[in-house]
Amino acid sequence: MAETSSRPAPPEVDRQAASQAAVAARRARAAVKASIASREVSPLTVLDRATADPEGVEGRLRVTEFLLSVPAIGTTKMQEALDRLAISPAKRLGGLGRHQRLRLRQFLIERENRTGRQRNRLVVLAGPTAVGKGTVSSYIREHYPDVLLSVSATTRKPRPGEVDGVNYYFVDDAEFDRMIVEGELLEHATVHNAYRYGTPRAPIEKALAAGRSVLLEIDLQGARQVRASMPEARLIFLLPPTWEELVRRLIGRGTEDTAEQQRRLETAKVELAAQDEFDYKVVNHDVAEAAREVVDLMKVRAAPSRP
Ligand SMILES: Nc1nc2c(ncn2[C@@H]2O[C@H](COP(=O)(O)OP(=O)(O)O)[C@@H](O)[C@H]2O)c(=O)[nH]1
Ligand SMILES: Nc1ncnc2c1ncn2[C@@H]1O[C@H](COP(=O)(O)OP(=O)(O)O)[C@@H](O)[C@H]1O
Repeated sequence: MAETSSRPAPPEVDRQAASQAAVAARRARAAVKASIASREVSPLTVLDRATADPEGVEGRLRVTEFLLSVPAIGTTKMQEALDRLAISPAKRLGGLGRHQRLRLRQFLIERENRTGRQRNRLVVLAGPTAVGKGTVSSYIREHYPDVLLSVSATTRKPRPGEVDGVNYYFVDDAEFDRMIVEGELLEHATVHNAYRYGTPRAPIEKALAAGRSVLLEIDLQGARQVRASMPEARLIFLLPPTWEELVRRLIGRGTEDTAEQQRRLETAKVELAAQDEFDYKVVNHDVAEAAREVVDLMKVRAAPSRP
């Protein structure tokens, strides 16, 4: 008796704690599956999170339960997909090999492109300063002429070589105020605490009505406004390969002085912290590759290469 009562309790306490943790983890996984099923979160975002943190909630999801939570995928489609992608049903998302992950990603993109045909033509590209948004957008303008690249209005002055109506519509404060009052802007924001930028609404509505895809290259505040006013828009966050590379690109561009660079890097930290609000993340290792990923998410074919 005495021996029993003085025996240390920890093993049972450990067991209890472990089973509580298992219940909490199961609940967390169920919540992720429910948000995929209700289209609150894109399966691609879940896959990205699993890749970033293989031991996190998303990483611990079995590939079978993940696929079954995607709307309109049942057991048969799930099994066919896993066969085709050469992925074992026992795998967890966080445990996929690189090639398996890329195949699964492509499968999900193609599926979304088929099922979301008419709804997802407006794409917002945002990301921290100097990540390469302008470079990737220009590449898209050149190589994918089917995409309309929205031209923003801004109160900043043109830089040498910039053309009114091509790079931006350069307007003064009074004109910008008028555009806001008349409801001509889909969104607008003061960027880098300096000038105002806004997206003219009319060209976008016209292009969408004509069945064209539209790309907006705007800042985080603008992206949030578009999400609120046009929830069908797809939001893409462009990421640098590393923080050091972002700093290198900003300094290498050489368009800001040191104080302005510091200010932008502070903003970049805040912006990077918002990346999980976006539907997709694309890492800008290589401009052509990043552009292709963005365009894949818009389902637009490249222009036939010229002889
Ligand atoms: N919200 C919003 N941001 C914009 C718009 N156009 C450009 N921006 C953002 O404003 C910043 C442009 O900064 P700046 O260095 O002056 O111009 P850039 O050299 O053309 O990038 C970038 O972060 C853009 O994403 C717009 O229409 N709306
Ligand atoms: N994939 C890339 N690899 C290397 N340098 C890049 C890449 N993409 C962009 N850059 C360079 O990084 C700098 C910032 O790009 P930019 O398009 O101006 O960024 P943002 O529009 O996001 O502020 C430019 O000097 C550009 O040439």
